[in-house]
Amino acid sequence: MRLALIAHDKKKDELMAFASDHESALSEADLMATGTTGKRLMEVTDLDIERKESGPLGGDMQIGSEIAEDDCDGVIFLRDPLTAQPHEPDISALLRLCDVHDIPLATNLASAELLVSQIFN
Ligand SMILES: O=C(CO)COP(=O)(O)O
Repeated sequence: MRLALIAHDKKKDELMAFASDHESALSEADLMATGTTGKRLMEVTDLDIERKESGPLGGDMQIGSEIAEDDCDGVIFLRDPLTAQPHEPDISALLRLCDVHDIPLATNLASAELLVSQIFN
């Protein structure tokens, strides 16, 4: 199970709390994250995470590439719906690729809880 974890800046605290709550389940997965999200996750948990570039520098695209290659089984992406992002086209492309390849995608905490409980039950 290869899982991508991503959060925009205003959602990072939520993702850190989520990852701490689910650390034991998440430790069973092969985890990757965008740059700053991955750095923060490794500071607050003992999870081993492959860090991509930061989102605005291409990290979303790198994760999208793994999806296109069938190397990613799920994405938790806590998006900030209230703040414009400079790399919006990259974000849209990543979300689109999840749909193209039928990859489970959670964009808020409630759906992230469902995704993790289904994958790791
Ligand atoms: O911008 C992001 C996703 O679109 C996240 O990138 P960071 O994890 O580097 O903040």
